[in-house]
Amino acid sequence: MLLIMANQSLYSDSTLSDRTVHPDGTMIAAEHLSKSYRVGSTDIEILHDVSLTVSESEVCAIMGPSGSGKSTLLYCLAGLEAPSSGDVFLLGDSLVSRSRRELAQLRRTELGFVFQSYNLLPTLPVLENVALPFRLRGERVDQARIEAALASVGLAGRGSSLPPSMSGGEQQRVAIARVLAQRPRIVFADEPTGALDTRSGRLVLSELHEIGNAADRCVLIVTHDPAVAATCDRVVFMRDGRLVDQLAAPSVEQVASKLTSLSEPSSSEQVELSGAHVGRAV
Ligand SMILES: Nc1ncnc2c1ncn2[C@@H]1O[C@H](COP(=O)(O)OP(=O)(O)OP(=O)(O)O)[C@@H](O)[C@H]1O
Repeated sequence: MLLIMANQSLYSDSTLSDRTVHPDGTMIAAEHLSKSYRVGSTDIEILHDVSLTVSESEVCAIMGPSGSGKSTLLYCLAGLEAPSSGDVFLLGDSLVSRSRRELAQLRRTELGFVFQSYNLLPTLPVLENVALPFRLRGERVDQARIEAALASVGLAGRGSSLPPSMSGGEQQRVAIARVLAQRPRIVFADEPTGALDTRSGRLVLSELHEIGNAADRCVLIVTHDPAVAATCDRVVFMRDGRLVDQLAAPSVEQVASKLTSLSEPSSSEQVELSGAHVGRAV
């Protein structure tokens, strides 16, 4: 209970005066996104004409069979990979028309990333790792916020530890605390609970929901875990680089059943479903 209260104070004082959400509440909009990689002399298209919107206060999960393009989509939406065609709008602004410098600025100020590689600096103690985004932005380091963020992921008192002395799950929680302390408007998370035990996973998910369901914010999570997806407001499903379906606030059983059907060989019904969704925002 104490941990949850610490978390609530993290977000209660956010200023909304500088809101730049699109007037209809859209935080992320992908429009006809395609992504190819060059392998040898051949371009292989991984994402095909993906259109997707994520709204303010929404926690949305992306699911699909292995290799269906979930991480590639997440990276394109986050501005970490350039799409081959189409565009991504974050907070109403086109990513394609931004310079590298403007993209870096957007990432530093508005976006948070929870990726499988924790991106912690091994020689810096936990407190300094969590403080890094403040320093990169040239802002005063807010120790209280950092300590509250560490407490909210069950790492109170671990501020002086060095990452290599921590377990994979603990390092993942440090990375998540760093995001929580920043209060980004949009969080992109790739398997955020992948390396965590059940209790830590619950804590982290609760924190991600706390951010994502707040006004002026949203969270997008790639996960293989139906139990994680079932905590989300919406789950979109990918197959072979396309968005093929979505479920609003599904149960674990509904998610698992949809995943099973996506792993089966194509049926005419699936092709129709895919066709119905491709090219329009879901
Ligand atoms: N840099 C790259 N160059 C070439 N192919 C790539 C590259 N990155 C990803 N791919 C290919 O794109 C496809 C989709 O990969 P991606 O990691 O997006 O899938 P995923 O759904 O996230 O998979 P998983 O669930 O296994 O993590 C895969 O076939 C992968 O091999």
